[in-house]
Amino acid sequence: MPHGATSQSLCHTREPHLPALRATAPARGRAGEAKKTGVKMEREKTKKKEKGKEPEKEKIREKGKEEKEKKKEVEKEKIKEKEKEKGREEKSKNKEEKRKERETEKEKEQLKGKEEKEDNNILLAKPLLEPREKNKQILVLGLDGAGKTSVLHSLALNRVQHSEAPTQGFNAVCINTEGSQMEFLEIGGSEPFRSYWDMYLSKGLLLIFVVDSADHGRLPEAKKHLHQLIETNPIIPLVVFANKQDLGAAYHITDIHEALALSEVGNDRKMFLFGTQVTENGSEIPSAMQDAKDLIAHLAADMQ
Ligand SMILES: Nc1nc2c(ncn2[C@@H]2O[C@H](COP(=O)(O)OP(=O)(O)OP(=O)(O)O)[C@@H](O)[C@H]2O)c(=O)[nH]1
Ligand SMILES: [Mg+2]
Repeated sequence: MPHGATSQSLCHTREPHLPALRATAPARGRAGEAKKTGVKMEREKTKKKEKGKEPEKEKIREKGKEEKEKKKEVEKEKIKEKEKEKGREEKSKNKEEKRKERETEKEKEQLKGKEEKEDNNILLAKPLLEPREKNKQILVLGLDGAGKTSVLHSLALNRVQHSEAPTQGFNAVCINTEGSQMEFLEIGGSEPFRSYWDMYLSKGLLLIFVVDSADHGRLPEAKKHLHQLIETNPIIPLVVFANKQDLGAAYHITDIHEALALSEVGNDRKMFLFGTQVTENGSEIPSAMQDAKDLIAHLAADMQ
């Protein structure tokens, strides 16, 4: 049995005897002794009471501690709860911000779509094939299949580049030369597009007319169109490309000069004739084409 438990049981067994001791001491001689014994017993009693109170105090202290702990726990819980709340608030704030961002993006896209629609409407309102560029351009005209696109691409790249398909409408090409930029506009040579030739001639800086030197049968037709064009604009400089010189059947440039009646284009007009050829894709352009490009750059600069 543990030591503490034994002493505690002793305390309890003595307590019920105390009143009996006081009752059996009525004699005077013994009164002082009895008094002393009484005092002693009172002290003992107080001590015992004190001792009895100890566990109570202990309990109260424990309770106090527990309460403090509980309070701390509650405080901690509160702080955690607050932090969670804060987190939730921030999350919902972020969600809100993201939602707003998405809305702004949507609005932007809608606006863009609207603008594009409006743009398309403007384009549709114009003639179907009209190019957007309105600046002064170098016009490239001639019958279908003469080699306009092939020549233009080769001039732009300084490398031979055959066209892959007939031009349906317009073909605008920018060519950079030393210190300047030239804008070329080819209009398709097929029947439906020829009506646009006149319209653009008045806005052109100069005219490049391309003929297929080997297509003898169509040279008169080419001549007719060329003269109709230059009649409408008596001063526009003219550069003729006698193309496809690589072909065996090609007319020499003097024959082309004659077939196109170039002596009749007017004394006041600047006129030049070049024999050109677009041969193997990727090869260097012939020197005659390089010369033509330099001359065109000079003429265009003079006209601006
Ligand atoms: N052999 C040879 N073929 C050429 C030459 N130039 C162009 N061609 C070919 O001729 C055909 C017509 O050339 P394009 O450049 O499309 O002719 P275009 O004048 O632009 O024709 P449209 O756009 O229809 O008015 C293509 O198959 C070219 O590869 C050339 O100098 N020599
Ligand atoms: Mg073309």
